Amino acid sequence: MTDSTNDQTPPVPADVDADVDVDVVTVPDDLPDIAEVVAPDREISVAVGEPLVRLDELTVEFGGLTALDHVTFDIRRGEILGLIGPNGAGKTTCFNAMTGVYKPSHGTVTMEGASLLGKKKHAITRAGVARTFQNIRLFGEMTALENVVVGLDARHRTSVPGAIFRTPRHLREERESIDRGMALLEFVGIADKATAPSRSLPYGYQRRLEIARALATEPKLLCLDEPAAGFNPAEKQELMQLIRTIRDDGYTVLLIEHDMKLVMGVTDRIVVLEFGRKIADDVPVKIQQDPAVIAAYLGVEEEDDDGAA
Ligand SMILES: Nc1ncnc2c1ncn2[C@@H]1O[C@H](COP(=O)(O)OP(=O)(O)OP(=O)(O)O)[C@@H](O)[C@H]1O
Repeated sequence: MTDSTNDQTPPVPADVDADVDVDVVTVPDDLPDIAEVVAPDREISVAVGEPLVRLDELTVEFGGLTALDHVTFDIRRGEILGLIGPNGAGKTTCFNAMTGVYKPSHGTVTMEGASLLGKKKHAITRAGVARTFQNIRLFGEMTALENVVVGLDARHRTSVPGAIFRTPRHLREERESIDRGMALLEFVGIADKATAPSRSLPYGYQRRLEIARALATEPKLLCLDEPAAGFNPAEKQELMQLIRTIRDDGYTVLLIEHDMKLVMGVTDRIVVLEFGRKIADDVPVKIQQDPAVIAAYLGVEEEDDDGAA
């Protein structure tokens, strides 16, 4: 498989299982119902509000710099949790420590009681954590549909001989992957661009495509790292609606985002970091009134969408 890239992207997205056969992916005209195919194997838990992921005293150090300093919080099942803080507060470091990119020097991360620390990135994906990145990472020459199909779970692969001889089982699994890929594109609102190379897609579509690819792994927790970066106000509104729809469909969402209107409008709860430490953990309306948060972050005059202070 060729790992084509565009200028914005590294060669191979770290979370993608690159062994899936995606040679010729065409769009079928008899699509099944979305709900049947988006996540056929995902268990949708109704136990909303219980901790899904727990960070306990999580600490990450870079040489002499403590980027994350004994941070403790829960991500509860079924919520949209915002993770905010000024530049350099440790938000992305927190994502990276949770998803196996950085090794914490202290503390634990558990998901449904099992530790995520020390697991390889693919094992963390299999455990049910998916993420998007601040800088979009897609296979630029591949179509939108192909980008989602490569994100699909490994259990839909047949053996190498099966793929070579295109056995009935292989063809069935390939068809299932395409159906699921199309359903996911439809879910995020870009099915009309399924056959377009991802590098040719408008920026907002590429961001949605990243979300579709993350959802293809059937995560329990979806981590979005600044998904609204570069969006205009109308696109931000649409993104808020998409994030709510994802939550309402049974996923738990962790959201890093600088846009305060979006964060306050879409999250159920917010954790605030400053200099690597947690300074607040509450519902949006309380966060907005929290003196420590105002001093650290919200007190800084925000720029309007047109760039004026
Ligand atoms: N790989 C690294 N090596 C050294 N220092 C790092 C590394 N990654 C992050 N840092 C430092 O750790 C601190 C936290 O950075 P991080 O990117 O997590 O902050 P952030 O809250 O996500 O910021 P932003 O909102 O600007 O993305 C910063 O001081 C940053 O310079």
